[in-house]
Amino acid sequence: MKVSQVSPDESGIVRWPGTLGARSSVVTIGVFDGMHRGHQALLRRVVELAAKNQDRPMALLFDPSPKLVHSYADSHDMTEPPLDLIRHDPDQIMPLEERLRLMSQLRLDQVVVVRYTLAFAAKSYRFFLKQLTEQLAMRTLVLGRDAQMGAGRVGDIKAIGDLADTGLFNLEVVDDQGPGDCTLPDADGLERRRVRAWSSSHLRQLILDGDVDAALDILGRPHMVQGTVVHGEQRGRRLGFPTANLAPDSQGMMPADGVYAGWLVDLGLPTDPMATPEGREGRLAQGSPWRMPAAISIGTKETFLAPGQQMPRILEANAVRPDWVDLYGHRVRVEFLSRLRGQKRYAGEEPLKRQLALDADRTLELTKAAGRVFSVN
Ligand SMILES: Cc1cc2nc3c(=O)[nH]c(=O)nc-3n(C[C@H](O)[C@H](O)[C@H](O)COP(=O)(O)O)c2cc1C
Ligand SMILES: Nc1ncnc2c1ncn2[C@@H]1O[C@H](COP(=O)(O)OP(=O)(O)OP(=O)(O)O)[C@@H](O)[C@H]1O
Repeated sequence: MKVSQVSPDESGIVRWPGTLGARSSVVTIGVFDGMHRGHQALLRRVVELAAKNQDRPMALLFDPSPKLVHSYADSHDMTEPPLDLIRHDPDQIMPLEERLRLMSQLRLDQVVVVRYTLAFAAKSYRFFLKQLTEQLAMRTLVLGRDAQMGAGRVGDIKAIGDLADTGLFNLEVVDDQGPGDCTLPDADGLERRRVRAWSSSHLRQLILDGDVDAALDILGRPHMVQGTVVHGEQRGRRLGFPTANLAPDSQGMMPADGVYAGWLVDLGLPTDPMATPEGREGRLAQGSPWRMPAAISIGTKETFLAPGQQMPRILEANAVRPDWVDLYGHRVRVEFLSRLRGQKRYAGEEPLKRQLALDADRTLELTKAAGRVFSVN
């Protein structure tokens, strides 16, 4: 799969690389945060339609997300979000790199990462779609029913359908996937809004609530957080439950405080010659020695907090295995299979150790029962 990055100029015009229009294409457009089962179905349809006419299956991926750009602009005098916020979008379920990895498993031929800016957003949907037909040789456009694009978001399915009917391109609308709609609390926690059950918005809420079991059902694989292992207080090894502590700049949405069963995958040192995409796939595979069942804790290690003491939230994972593994400095991926319990302040090390032993046993049971590796294939 080829990946191209394009940035619009100050007037919002994108200079599309000439190679993108060399062959007619089937295109879809979105953010694809989470790459959940709705996204997967839509992308599979793109690949299927392209195969019929030997077209190129292509996705346009907006980054940063339109939601981040518009919500920042609304509260900051219509300015663009700063680079630091774009890099650490607090609403992001998964990093761009992981979305691309999953897209390539679905056999897309080309992804164009489009830098989403206010000037780009101000272009009309007619202008934008005409560009896609001219510059990407778009023969067919595949969208979900809720599509809204272009200035004022007036390019909905009806308007895009009317444009398609002029003979410019074919429009394929994919039915809503999943069990229907659900309601989410709004930012103030009071008003409720209806969203598709299989949507990035619902997923975010579930992860923030710690309901990783429901998230897994929508994703078709476990939610994950990836990061670098740093030193903790070296207490874990003494307790008999060594933990890999993730640095605070980990990628992937952090679930609510609590204890979870899942896996820790050792992706190695960044300098490791195997730190290639192929090497990484080998490490992630089922049965690989780098994939270990893990009891995962997210919290402030309350048992060891002095009264009034504040500690940052830490994600740490205890690889459930008889020997200790040196993971310092390694990149690791933590995958969440199931929530076990909430965090608790224990009356000392002994009761905590008894609970950690139970968490480890339960983790082994659950990961063994899950048994298979999850992927979009
Ligand atoms: C599976 C698991 C569950 C945990 N649950 C709790 C808990 O309920 N309360 C708590 O204070 N700490 C909990 N912890 C955190 C431990 O206190 C922490 O791992 C230990 O203090 C080692 O810290 P260190 O890595 O800084 O050495 C848990 C850790 C793991 C791995
Ligand atoms: N459950 C679903 N069924 C069918 N199509 C879907 C589903 N979820 C998303 N899509 C489609 O996938 C494309 C990309 O979706 P997008 O990245 O906007 O995410 P989303 O899951 O709809 O998230 P959000 O909650 O932010 O609206 C869109 O065309 C959208 O309509």
